[in-house]
Amino acid sequence: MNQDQLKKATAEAALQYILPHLEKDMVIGIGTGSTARFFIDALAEYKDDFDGCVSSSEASTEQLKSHGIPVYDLNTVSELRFYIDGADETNEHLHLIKGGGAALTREKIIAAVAQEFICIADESKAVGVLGEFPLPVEVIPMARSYVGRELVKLGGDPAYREGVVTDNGNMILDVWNMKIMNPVELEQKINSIVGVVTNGLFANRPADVLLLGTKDGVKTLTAK
Ligand SMILES: O=C[C@H](O)[C@H](O)[C@H](O)COP(=O)(O)O
Repeated sequence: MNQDQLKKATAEAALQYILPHLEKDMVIGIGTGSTARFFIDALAEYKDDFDGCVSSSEASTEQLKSHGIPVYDLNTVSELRFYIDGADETNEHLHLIKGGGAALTREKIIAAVAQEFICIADESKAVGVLGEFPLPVEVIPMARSYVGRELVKLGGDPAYREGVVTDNGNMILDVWNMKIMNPVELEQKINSIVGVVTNGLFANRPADVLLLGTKDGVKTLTAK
């Protein structure tokens, strides 16, 4: 199986995971990226079995609406049973790096609200130590240079993601060469830099379940 087939298999496994729990008034949190796209396509067949979704990006919103799935403002939703989303990296504690698609802030907000965060990823995303994938940091535009200098002090090598404006109107710095030994602490440290909106570490709110697409099938993993 190639990488896309593994992503599709994990998306279908996530659908099977949530299907027994669907209720007519249920709202589901939806992530962003190529794996989430496979999930949205699979979910569409069951659109009459739940109420609608909240979405972490304009791109996912558009795709959901194209299937006729209602998309709600998170402020109008008091409970989210599930959040389903991909990741750029995961370790065995289900700490994640996310934001390769620049949607990290909205993703982190929805993950915070959700009762259960189901991460869907192919096996290339599983690593021993996070940080080979450059860590995305969403930054208020006027703070870009200052935040960059502060990230250098933390040992990173930030690069401005040219031409990218987030759905919130901000910029992304991708931080290279970080061997992230303590993701919980680093997430907090970076978020305390003035001008940072948030960073792509999901360690203080890790995934609850990881559906990992491997050549031997989709594995269901919980944090070690
Ligand atoms: O901002 C994007 C998200 O965090 C994605 O979930 C992440 O980049 C993984 O994307 P993909 O499923 O395309 O590998």
